[in-house]
Amino acid sequence: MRIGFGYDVHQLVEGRKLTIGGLDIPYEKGLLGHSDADVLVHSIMDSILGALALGDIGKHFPDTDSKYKDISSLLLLDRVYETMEQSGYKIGNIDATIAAQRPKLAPYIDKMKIIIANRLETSVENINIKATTTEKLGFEGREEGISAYSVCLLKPKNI
Ligand SMILES: Nc1ccn([C@@H]2O[C@H](COP(=O)(O)O)[C@@H](O)[C@H]2O)c(=O)n1
Ligand SMILES: C[C@@]1(CO)OP(=O)(O)OP(=O)(O)OC[C@H]1O
Repeated sequence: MRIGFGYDVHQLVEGRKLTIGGLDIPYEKGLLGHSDADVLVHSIMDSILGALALGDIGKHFPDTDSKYKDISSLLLLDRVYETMEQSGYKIGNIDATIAAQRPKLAPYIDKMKIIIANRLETSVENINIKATTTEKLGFEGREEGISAYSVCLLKPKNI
């Protein structure tokens, strides 16, 4: 079994869609990035790549490559899934936390879990996603950005 950790941050700006966990969430601001800036999916991908000791998403999908401009991070997650599968592993479980002062994410969490579980070909019981404010402290609390933390456990496919 292998454990991995991922962390990502994106800036909140006007004029961008807010995509988190593969869902477009109605809000007055969105996350800035080269891709769709899905901060949760990025942290999950980094946790899986971390568990495989394969670096990070910037190494696999450089933000200097125009083919990733505005790409859905779910398509990048599909690529990370293929790498994990070819390396002989499957998801044991994932636990993630999104730090966002606003918007309220609780109504979207169950749908995010289903989307992530489907992309990673695992049961929804293996995916946990949480949201927290930072009590108005720090860049998340000032609503300048949103961060996400993830840990994953990978199991050999034959277990
Ligand atoms: N963006 C967010 C942040 C939090 N929640 C939910 O509210 C609960 C309380 O948050 P605290 O930061 O005050 O602990 C939290 O446990 C989440 O369920 C949310 O939905 N969206
Ligand atoms: C996903 C990639 C690639 O489009 O771009 P961003 O959306 O900017 O995301 P980031 O978390 O900064 O780093 C990984 C990138 O290479």
